[in-house]
Amino acid sequence: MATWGYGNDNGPATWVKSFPVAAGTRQSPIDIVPTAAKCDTKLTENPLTVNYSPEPAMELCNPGLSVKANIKSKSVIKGGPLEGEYKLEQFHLHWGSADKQGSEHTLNGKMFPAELHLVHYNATKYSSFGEAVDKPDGLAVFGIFLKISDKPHQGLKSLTDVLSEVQYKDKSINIKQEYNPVCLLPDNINKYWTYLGSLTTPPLCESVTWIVFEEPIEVSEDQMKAFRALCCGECGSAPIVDNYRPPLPLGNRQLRASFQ
Ligand SMILES: NS(=O)(=O)c1ccc(NC(=S)OCCc2ccsc2)cc1
Ligand SMILES: [Zn+2]
Repeated sequence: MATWGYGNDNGPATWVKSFPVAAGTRQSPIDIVPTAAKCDTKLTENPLTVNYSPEPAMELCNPGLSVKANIKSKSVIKGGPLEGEYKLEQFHLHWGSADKQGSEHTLNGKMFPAELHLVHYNATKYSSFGEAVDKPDGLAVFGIFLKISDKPHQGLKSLTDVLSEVQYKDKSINIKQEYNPVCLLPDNINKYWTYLGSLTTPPLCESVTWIVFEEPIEVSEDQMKAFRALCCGECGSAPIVDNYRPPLPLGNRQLRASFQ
């Protein structure tokens, strides 16, 4: 069984063979066209609330197609488009081989150099991520665009400074200093777009309420280089780059905005 990836032989255009839902009606990512979004005051009446906690020894791993931090502490979100409380399970990123590409969601057709995903599951209705992953209201994922600036992102620096220790597939380390993922959020989390979508990698479950923030976070070119130095396999294997799925049609879905 050929495993899926982002190459010519196993990339996004081939996924439908093993995962037919790839041709579904609520797939992600999408191109975000702000003028096509409907401003919904219900989103502001019930503001999105983030209650993240410090993670004592956060596990950072290289599963081979991204870099992922697994969360054990009770970090939860609610409000906005969400009913009930969603618990942070993990976060990871998607990035390009160059700054002109890398994000999964696009903004008026524009790609950002990278996109950060904070993955939460509906802890009000389901007892674990695995139970929630294939339910229509199972997951909520924050999508945060990364843009290049001359200063490194301090919150990401604790991670990019140690990426060399998880350079190869299946390597993992624990971040010594306690880490609160709240440092990864943009300053203004009240301006976002939201729509019903899916996981952007197999199994592509149509279980995600997407919340994509308008404000990007700023990272340095050196931090991007650190991501691009991660390897898909063992020593000598190809670098992890361009691990993004291109946008899918919005179709009959409504894209809502929390702001005018
Ligand atoms: N890029 S994404 O945020 O949409 C995203 C998030 C999670 C996952 N998949 C995860 S964490 O589950 C994989 C393990 C699994 C698969 C079926 S049940 C559990 C894939 C994509
Ligand atoms: Zn992702």
